[in-house]
Amino acid sequence: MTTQESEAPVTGQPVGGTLRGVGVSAWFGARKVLEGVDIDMRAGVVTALIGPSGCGKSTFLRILNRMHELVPIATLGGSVLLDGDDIYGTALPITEVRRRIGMVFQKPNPFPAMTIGDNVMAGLRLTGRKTANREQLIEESLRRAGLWNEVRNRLGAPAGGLSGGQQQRLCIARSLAVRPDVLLMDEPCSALDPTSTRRIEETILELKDQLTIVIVTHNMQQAQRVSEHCAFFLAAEDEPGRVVEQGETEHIFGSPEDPRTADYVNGRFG
Ligand SMILES: Nc1ncnc2c1ncn2[C@@H]1O[C@H](COP(=O)(O)OP(=O)(O)OP(=O)(O)O)[C@@H](O)[C@H]1O
Repeated sequence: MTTQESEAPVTGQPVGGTLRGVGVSAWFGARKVLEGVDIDMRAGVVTALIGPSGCGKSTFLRILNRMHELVPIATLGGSVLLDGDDIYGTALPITEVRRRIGMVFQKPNPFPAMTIGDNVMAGLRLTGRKTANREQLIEESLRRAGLWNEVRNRLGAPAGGLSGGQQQRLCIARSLAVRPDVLLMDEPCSALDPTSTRRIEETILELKDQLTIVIVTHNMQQAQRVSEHCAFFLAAEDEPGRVVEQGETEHIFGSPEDPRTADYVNGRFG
C-alpha cells in the first residue's frame, strides 16, 4: 500500500501516544523473567526504566513494540495499550504498531554504506509509504534529531563516516521520519562518549514535547536529567523482575519509599 506522508505538527502541544502496560509478564521458555508490570507512559513525559542488569527492563521495552515475540521461545501475559487500543489485539495491525512505536538501540545501527539521506528514509521505505517531499522530510527529521547542521552539506556521503554519536542521532532521525507517537530507547548512550551522550540527552529534551519517550538507562544521572517519570525494576534471586517502585523521578531519587530503591539510586548495589 502506498500513501502520501501527511504533515504532522512538530512543535507545540505533545502529540505522542499514551502507552500503558497492564499486568505485563514475560517468559523465555519456562522461565518467567517479568511479573505483573503496570506502567503508564504518558504523552509529553519522558519515562525512565532503571534497575540492575537482568531485571527485565529491555524485555519490557521490547514488549512495548512487539519485538519480544521475535524470540521463538518468548511468551507474554497482560496487555499493552496505545491510546486505549491493545497493540496485541486486532485493532492495530503489527505494521502500524511498529510504525507508531519506534525504537533506538544501544549500539547505533545505521546502514554504513548507504548515504546519510537514504538512511533517514530507510524506515519509511520499509513501511511501504512514500513521501511527496523527500528533501523536506530528511531535513525535518535531521533537525528534530539535532543533526542537521552537522550533515546538511554531506547528505550524499556514506553514514559510516559519521562519529558514533552522530550515527546514533541519525538512527533517531530514521525513527522520527516515520512520525512515530512513541520512541523507545534502550540504553541509547551506553556506547557513546560523555559529549555525545550530552548531545543525545539534549535531543531527548528537545523531542519530549513532540512524542512519548521511554528510555532504559543504567546511568542514574541521566535518568534524573532527562526523565519526569521513573520506574525501578528489580529481580530477586531466581525470581522474575518486578517494578518495586515508580513515580515522579524527583521523588524516586529524592525520597524513595522502598529501601531497595534508595539503595539502588544511591549506588549501594547494581
Ligand atoms: N533471548 C533470550 N533468551 C532467553 N533469556 C533471555 C533472552 N533475553 C533476555 N533473557 C533473560 O531475561 C532476563 C531479563 O533480561 P533483560 O535483558 O530484559 O534484562 P535487563 O534488565 O534489560 O538487563 P540489562 O540491564 O543487562 O540489559 C534475564 O535473565 C535474561 O537472561
